Amino acid sequence: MAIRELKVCLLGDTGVGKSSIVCRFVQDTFDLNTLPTIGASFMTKTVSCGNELHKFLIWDTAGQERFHSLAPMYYRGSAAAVIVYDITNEESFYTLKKWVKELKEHGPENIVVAIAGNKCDLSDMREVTVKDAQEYVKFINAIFVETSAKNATNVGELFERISEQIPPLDPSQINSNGAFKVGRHQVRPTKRCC
Ligand SMILES: Nc1nc2c(ncn2[C@@H]2O[C@H](COP(=O)(O)OP(=O)(O)OP(=O)(O)O)[C@@H](O)[C@H]2O)c(=O)[nH]1
Repeated sequence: MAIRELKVCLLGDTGVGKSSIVCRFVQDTFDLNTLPTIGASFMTKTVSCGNELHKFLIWDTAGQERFHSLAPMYYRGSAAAVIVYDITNEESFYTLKKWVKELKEHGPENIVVAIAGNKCDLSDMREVTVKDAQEYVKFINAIFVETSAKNATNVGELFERISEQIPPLDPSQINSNGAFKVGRHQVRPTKRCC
């Protein structure tokens, strides 16, 4: 089975739950008292998709404005970007739109974009309706799911949907040992933390 390394970055306002989504996906854990990410953190997880194994190299970026200028390092060469907003915070939905614009202008041409409306366990405090989010996402032609890192709602599905959107490898790109030849999306991780 071919193993493909796919760089994925998470973008979005501070506090929307990017690190929590990654921790839920990779470790199946959740912490109510997280600290803001400094710079970025890195984790990996491998999932199967059809005849391939997708090894996600996940860069969880810091949402604080002072780290904004670092973001291109993480979305450059990414096969997919997950842009997260908090359904209880309308401001974070505006920030999401800025990230979509930045990716369109400066991101990789064929990047798969997934929008995650996180904290859907707090729907009684909702400020962004599903309808508004769906209309916007349809307009930009992206994947959309509402997630709860807390309750584990749709977190696995989010990455499954991304996997499904990555075009399968051309057989000529696979070595006889099943490994994927080094390609545009492959990166060498340099640090590991959560
Ligand atoms: N109720 C609820 N709280 C959540 C959820 N996801 C994250 N949180 C909480 O939201 C806060 C911020 O979560 P983080 O994962 O640190 O947010 P972040 O987007 O990584 O923030 P930065 O690192 O500053 O960019 C923490 O207190 C989390 O416990 C969720 O799905 N539901």
